[in-house]
Amino acid sequence: MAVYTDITEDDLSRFLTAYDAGTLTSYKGIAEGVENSNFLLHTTKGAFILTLYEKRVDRNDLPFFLGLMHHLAERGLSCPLPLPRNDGALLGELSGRPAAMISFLEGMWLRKPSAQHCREVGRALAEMHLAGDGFEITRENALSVGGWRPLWDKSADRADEVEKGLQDEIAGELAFLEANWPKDLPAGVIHADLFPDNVFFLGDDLSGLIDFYFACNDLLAYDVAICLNAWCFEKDGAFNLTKGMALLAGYESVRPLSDEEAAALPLLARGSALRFFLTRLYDWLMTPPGALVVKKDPLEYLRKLRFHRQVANPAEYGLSR
Ligand SMILES: Nc1ncnc2c1ncn2[C@@H]1O[C@H](COP(=O)(O)OP(=O)(O)OP(=O)(O)O)[C@@H](O)[C@H]1O
Ligand SMILES: N[C@@H](CCO)C(=O)O
Repeated sequence: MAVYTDITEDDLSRFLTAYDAGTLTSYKGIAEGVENSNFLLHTTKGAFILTLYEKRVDRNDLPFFLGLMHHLAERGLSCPLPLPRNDGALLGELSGRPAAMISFLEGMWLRKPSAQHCREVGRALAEMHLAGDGFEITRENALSVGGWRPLWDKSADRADEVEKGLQDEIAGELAFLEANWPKDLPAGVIHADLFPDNVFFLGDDLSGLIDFYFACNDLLAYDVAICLNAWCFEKDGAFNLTKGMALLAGYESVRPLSDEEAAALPLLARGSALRFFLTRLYDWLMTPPGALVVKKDPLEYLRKLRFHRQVANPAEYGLSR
């Protein structure tokens, strides 16, 4: 579920008077997503997404997220556009929460993406990386190598509840990645969470990217590694080389990876698998029983991590060099 904060029709209608968004004809909560409360609104001027930012989103980051969507959309990337209020601000307040009106993006996310879809995603990711250039606000990645140990420290004691031996295995992995993490690769604005549920398609055509709430400044190739993890494994845990090849070819059709970036892919993929393993493990252990949020399986990312550990070179992901 993702309606943590309830709104009343009266409050909503009053909130809308600050925008040139027409008058409300209907609204409903959106069940998908886990971080924020989202509503689909219909007004006399069309459809909009209303997002109320919940506790895990730092209010100080909102100008980065909303400004970035604006910056990317202005440069032709298909992503939601925050609607400015009549006073020019992108952010308002509703039911005690920071709130934004976002343009509605047509399309659906794919439960079973094909290699062709992976190619489209790779291309769109590279386009986003180029379009992010020149965005003047910066945001550090709290979930890159420096953020993993503090997160791990919160779960380490209980990790063996999930799988025996995990505490030692992850401690070793973390130490390895901290010692070997690359520093000098090209950096810029990355999406950092471009999973299938954040990419919309209309038929086979990619219609847009959503959910920029993990976006930050980091290594561009780290974003590619996140996508390899999120798009190119099958349900049985096997890496699909055809999908990897397609995703990387799509990416390189817009922004070729340097030799250094290519060589770092196995390491970046390990780090990215560890990042999603750690956030999932934390949620797995800390979410109280009976909470309405669907917990994601940390072991899916442990298996991916183990796969990347035995990858010797980027050709094993389908990169032709
Ligand atoms: N601009 C948009 N246009 C159309 N639908 C949208 C838009 N933004 C969000 N949605 C809908 O709301 C759902 C949740 O959005 P989003 O993924 O941003 O939420 P979230 O709470 O940040 O979730 P999470 O971080 O778990 O992915 C999406 O799956 C989609 O159905
Ligand atoms: N994409 C993340 C969830 C946070 O958006 C995951 O699958 O763990």
